[in-house]
Amino acid sequence: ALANEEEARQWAEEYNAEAQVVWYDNVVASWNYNTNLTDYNQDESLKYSAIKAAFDRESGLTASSYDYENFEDQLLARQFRKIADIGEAVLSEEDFNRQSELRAEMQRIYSTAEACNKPGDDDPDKCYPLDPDLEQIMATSTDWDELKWAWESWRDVSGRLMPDMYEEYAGLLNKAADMNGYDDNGDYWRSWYEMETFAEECERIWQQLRPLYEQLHAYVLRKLKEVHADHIDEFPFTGHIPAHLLGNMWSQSWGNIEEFVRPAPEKPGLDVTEEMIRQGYTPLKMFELSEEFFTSLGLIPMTEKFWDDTMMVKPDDRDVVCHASAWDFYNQEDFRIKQCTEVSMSWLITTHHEMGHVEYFLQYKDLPVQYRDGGNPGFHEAIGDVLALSVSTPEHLEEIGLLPDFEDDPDGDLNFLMNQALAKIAFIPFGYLIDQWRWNVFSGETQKEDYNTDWWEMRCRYQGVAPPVGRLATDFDAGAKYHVPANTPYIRYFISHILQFQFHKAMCDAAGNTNPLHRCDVYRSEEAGTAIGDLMKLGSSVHWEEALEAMTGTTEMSAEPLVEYFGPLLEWLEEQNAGETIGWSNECPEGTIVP
Ligand SMILES: O=C(CCC(O)(O)[C@H](Cc1ccccc1)NC(=O)c1ccccc1)N[C@@H](Cc1ccccc1)C(=O)O
Ligand SMILES: [Zn+2]
Repeated sequence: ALANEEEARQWAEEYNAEAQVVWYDNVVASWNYNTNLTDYNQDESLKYSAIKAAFDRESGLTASSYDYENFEDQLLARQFRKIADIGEAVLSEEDFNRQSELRAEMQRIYSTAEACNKPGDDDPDKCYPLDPDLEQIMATSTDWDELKWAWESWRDVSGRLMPDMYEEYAGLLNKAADMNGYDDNGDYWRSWYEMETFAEECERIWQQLRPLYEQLHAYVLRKLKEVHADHIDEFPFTGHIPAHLLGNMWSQSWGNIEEFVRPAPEKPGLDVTEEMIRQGYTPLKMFELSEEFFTSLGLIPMTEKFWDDTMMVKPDDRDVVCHASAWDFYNQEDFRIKQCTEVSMSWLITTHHEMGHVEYFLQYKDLPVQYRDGGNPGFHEAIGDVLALSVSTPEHLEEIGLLPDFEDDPDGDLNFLMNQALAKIAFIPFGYLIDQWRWNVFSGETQKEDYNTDWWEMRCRYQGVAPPVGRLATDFDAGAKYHVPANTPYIRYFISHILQFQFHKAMCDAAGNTNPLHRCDVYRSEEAGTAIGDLMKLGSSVHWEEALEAMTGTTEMSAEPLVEYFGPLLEWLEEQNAGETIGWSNECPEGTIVP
């Protein structure tokens, strides 16, 4: 085995040099399409992704020709295992191009869809895109019918057009997974977490956090019935919250209804959007503020090219994919973010989220290309959010001048915790259900005729929300969420919402924090920076449990730090909910799916 191990090591070096070039060309073509959705750019993007697939397929075959499982050098074996894991590139050129084309088409539908015929508009042909118009309505309107129009129209112009394409697309993903030796594409996606019991782990964590979510849901439902008293008879008696009332197009984070559920309503809230606008914040200022937090921990600043090439705002002269993303060009110097930034607190948080991806790119940029990835996908999603936990504290917002009149008393503390819970606790069931549904599609448990019925069954059961208007079995409401047409897995965000509190606790301990966990701000702590930086430097070169243990002392994902963080709020919610009904029926209310 030794002889060809040396040969293998040589080949891996050549592979790595070549991969950087082939992958770079592919990312450039993909960037050009995402930032200018033209037919030409779509063709170019498909061309270069086919070239990359041919290279990956060829490399995968060569890697598999070595008996790498029996290598002495386990690191080299891991490298070969990753080179051999080529995903859709295993498909024939025809099948590969077909799945690329389907995905690009669904992405274009999603990214260019507009809702028209808004009630009250004198011009019925006036149309509104998701970013920023429909999202803005969902975030700020309290008009039941306006919210219902935005919620329903978005699904009609996006997901409704996709079910046939998605069925064909999922079939090709499964074909590739099968050719690579997996049961189905869900099995392939779960394999990235390198643990036999991953699905069971997720269920265990969900069951542990469900009581916290139920308490928040009960309180928010009661408050929404007050706000929308004029539509009280449209609240289903099954205990579900009408999905269009939660301040977000997908009911996935509830921060925009903070003012209606604030524990001490007479005290200031923690959403600093107005103050940001009053102080003339710009998207560039938001990016610079975020970078300064990273460098205050001793982490790596953004590169020159990053500032030149990042797309910070929605262009007004072309169609783009607005959904935020961070881009590694795999040439060790070109890193970008693409987002349609608006000036708001939630966009300040998103900017930290995206910059967390870029910091990870910078920390692992000198590793072999197949190690330039998160320890597991949840790691990559957690980095920016961890730093944002510090930035969101009253201490920090005061320090950067965005919270002039905060009174640090028990009321202020609860108002802060509620604001955090509306982002973090509200998200948990949503983060869990998306891939529960997709894993069922890939396994065949959910067939096309049941796509929408099963989607709502899960939305009702896990999230306790119901549609404000009947949905057709032939609708495809899953397609109205970016990650489904974009084929971006989602359980990573559920995992991130657990890990980010474990990382936060470890960084706070490293920084010598003595505050309660939810009031810890690691700003300017080099020790905290070293803790998270060392984790990122590993990329995906070691099993994530090893990286987690090095930083936190445990190999286990644990909801403990999250529960500790929200402890005081849970107590308060239980008091507020004493004697009230908690929870909702597992089945959807009558009329959820209409013929
Ligand atoms: O989708 C995102 C942020 C976009 C992203 O940064 O996760 C982006 C998604 C994406 C876009 C295009 C192709 C692939 C993935 N992910 C990245 O840019 C990314 C991820 C890993 C490595 C490199 C880049 N957040 C999710 C979930 C979320 C996250 C955090 C807080 C709230 C909600 C959402 O909005 O529903
Ligand atoms: Zn992300």
